[in-house]
Amino acid sequence: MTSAKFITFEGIDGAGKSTHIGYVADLLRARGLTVVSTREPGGTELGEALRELVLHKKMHLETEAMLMFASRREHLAEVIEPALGRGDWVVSDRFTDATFAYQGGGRKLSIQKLEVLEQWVHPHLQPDLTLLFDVSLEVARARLDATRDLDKFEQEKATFFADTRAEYLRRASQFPARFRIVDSTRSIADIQQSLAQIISAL
Ligand SMILES: Nc1ncnc2c1ncn2[C@@H]1O[C@H](COP(=O)(O)OP(=O)(O)OP(=O)(O)O)[C@@H](O)[C@H]1O
Ligand SMILES: Cc1cn([C@H]2C[C@H](O)[C@@H](COP(=O)(O)O)O2)c(=O)[nH]c1=O
Repeated sequence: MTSAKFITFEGIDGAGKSTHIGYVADLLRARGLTVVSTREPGGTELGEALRELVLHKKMHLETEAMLMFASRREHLAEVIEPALGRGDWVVSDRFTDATFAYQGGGRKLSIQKLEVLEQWVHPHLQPDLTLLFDVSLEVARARLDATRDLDKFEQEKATFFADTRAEYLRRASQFPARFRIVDSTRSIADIQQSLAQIISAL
């Protein structure tokens, strides 16, 4: 395991991505790798300011999609590309699959328009590995309700999350070489065991 890799964590809100990102980063560090752990929207000063806007302000769905890509452009320029250039590994809590799933699947923005933005913002970069934490809407909702105040997306209705999850699963079947689906209804210990296997196979 030597050359720098870009690993993304995806799933509907409450699926458990954030719970496991630190675990994966630690697995990689234990192998002597330097790891940059980051998130979207966010990851830079400007990106975090955009995150506040998109998570809390109502806006046109195309504005929302373009702000996700604006945050991503900055994130790529300031964090992701320099890290990969140094040979560091990058683990990111969400990336472009989230825009296809939430703005495309959930909000029904044209997938073709999103592909244009993707081609503009990162024509030559895709994650090496995408871990899709997959869980039923009911389990995800119960986990969120137990823990925190809900943001704009987390307050969406069940059909929004059903469509978001379906788009994630559609992308996983479109890009099988890149995606690994992690059954996230299991216990945290069982999930960590699967993650350790996936990482050691990289
Ligand atoms: N496998 C699991 N079993 C039980 N509880 C879990 C599991 N995974 C995560 N949780 C709990 O569910 C809650 C949501 O988890 P987490 O924040 O990791 O989800 P997330 O996918 O990152 O959500 P979001 O995208 O909204 O930030 C947390 O309280 C976490 O402790
Ligand atoms: C990158 C990205 C994110 N979102 C949504 C998905 C979540 O509801 C929030 C923030 O993410 P977190 O995992 O809860 O920290 O933003 C989105 O709609 N489109 C995107 O591209």
